[in-house]
Amino acid sequence: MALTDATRPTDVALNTDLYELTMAQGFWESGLADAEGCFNVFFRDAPFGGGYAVACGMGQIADLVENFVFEDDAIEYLAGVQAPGGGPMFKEGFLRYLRDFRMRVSVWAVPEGELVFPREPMVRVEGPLIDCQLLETALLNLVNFQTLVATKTARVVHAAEGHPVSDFGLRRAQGPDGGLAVARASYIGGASSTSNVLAGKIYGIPVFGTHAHSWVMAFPTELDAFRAFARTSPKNCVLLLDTYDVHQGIRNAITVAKEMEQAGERLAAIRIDSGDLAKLSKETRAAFDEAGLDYVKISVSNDLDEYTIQSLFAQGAPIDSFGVGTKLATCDPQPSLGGVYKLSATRATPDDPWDPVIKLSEMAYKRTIPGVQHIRRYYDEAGCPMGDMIVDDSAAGDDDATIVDVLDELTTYDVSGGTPRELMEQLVEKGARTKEPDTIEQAKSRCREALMHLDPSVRRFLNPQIYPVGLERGLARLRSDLARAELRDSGRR
Ligand SMILES: Nc1ncnc2c1ncn2[C@@H]1O[C@H](COP(=O)(O)OP(=O)(O)OP(=O)(O)O)[C@@H](O)[C@H]1O
Ligand SMILES: O=P(O)(O)OC[C@H]1O[C@H](OP(=O)(O)OP(=O)(O)O)[C@H](O)[C@@H]1O
Ligand SMILES: O=C(O)c1cccnc1
Repeated sequence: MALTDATRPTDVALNTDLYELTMAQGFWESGLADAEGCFNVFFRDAPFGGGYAVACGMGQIADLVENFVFEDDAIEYLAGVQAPGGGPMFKEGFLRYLRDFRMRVSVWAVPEGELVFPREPMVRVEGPLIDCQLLETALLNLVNFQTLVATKTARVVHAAEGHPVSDFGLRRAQGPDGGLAVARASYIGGASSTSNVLAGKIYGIPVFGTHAHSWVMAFPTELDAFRAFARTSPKNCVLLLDTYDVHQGIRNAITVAKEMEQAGERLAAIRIDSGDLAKLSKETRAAFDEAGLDYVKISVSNDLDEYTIQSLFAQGAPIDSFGVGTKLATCDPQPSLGGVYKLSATRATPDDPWDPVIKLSEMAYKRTIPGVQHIRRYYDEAGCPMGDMIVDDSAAGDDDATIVDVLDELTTYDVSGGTPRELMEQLVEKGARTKEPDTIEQAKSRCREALMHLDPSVRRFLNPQIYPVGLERGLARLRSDLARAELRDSGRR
């Protein structure tokens, strides 16, 4: 079985929910296939009770769009799908249409590694309704999970205070593609390495590993096991101390470290994977320092997350690096981001002006933002973000320094004096990439920079402040006019 990353399975176009295809058939049949839509991907709440998210997955969108084709065997499969009421689900004419189908969308997105906040567009897709609809599920699948993982990792790395964090999550990840996505997104979010070898090959992420308890158990004694590991991996020797008893492990590791010195090698580190990690790391540090082995680093693992790591440092634990698996790969305690894909403007043909649309809901919280939206982020003199203004150029008024809160029109934020920068960049024009995606290293350093400049009050874990996000005044007016008109009309319907 060949395994590739999520954007390049052979049947990328079938990696979708059935309803996207039945709606596409409906658009095709009703003559609406060429009418255009503008869709935005956004989430309503920052994950993990935090104040921000790290945009991720955008670097794979151009691949997704360009590889979105229905191969012969995909068409053959669709031809055989039966409707529950009997007969084929898809018509022959529609299948012929799909056989020649190529995505014609244009896509703008927040660059990978940038910070994003609730309700602002992370990705904007414009193009024929049928294309936009066909793209929905695969696009959300790409950015929702990776944004969540990158955000979780950014939190864990923040707690680790600059000490390296390695992604150990593959064995607990949501399947093979999930493991790859975790490795990629966690590296962008700040992890230093991954234990996932395939992710190393595909993405060029540094790989890292120690050894398991089973290695120690496979030898007559722990000392034999440590010596054998030092012999086989002298240049990357990390010894796991807690198979039997950490104190015995410390003594045996010191013996082997001394033997390595005599052979001209150095024990790189030890790992502790159970028990009181604060107490044991202090005891280990003291014993190794006492033995003149202050260069040997201490690495820990065992169900870690941002809170345990923060607590370990609060207890003065002299830990140098962390392996974080289960809680990172599964994004504990919030397994999904909840990003949605909503229509915000339509037009009958590409030559018409956009007609902004709004979806009202009984819950004000779920009301959408109309228009062809982009984001203007304002920065202060130190380069720190002050607030994000969602703008639709065709609706824009002339006051450009006020942001109107998305949920409460009476709340405004003044960003005068700030320097605006367009946040979203174009990735795809009518189905073809307009630029090569950033490298994973560029995305990673963008994330590091952005987090460094984020106000600590927004970054903290407990009760973070809300970062200002809202509408440009003209767009806010347009939204309330549309909402009023919609309420009037729905009364008549
Ligand atoms: N000093 C500490 N302060 C806070 N949390 C800690 C501390 N030491 C360990 N932990 C965390 O407590 C949790 C449980 O640790 P515990 O000591 O019960 O592990 P264990 O049961 O010995 O390990 P295992 O069951 O995996 O063999 C883990 O998430 C671990 O990371
Ligand atoms: O704890 P995590 O953050 O998921 O990190 C990965 C874990 O995977 C390995 O053990 P495994 O879970 O296979 O067995 P163990 O819990 O019995 O050590 C390793 O020793 C870590 O404990
Ligand atoms: O290399 C390790 O120590 C490792 C890798 C994955 C999971 N647990 C540990």
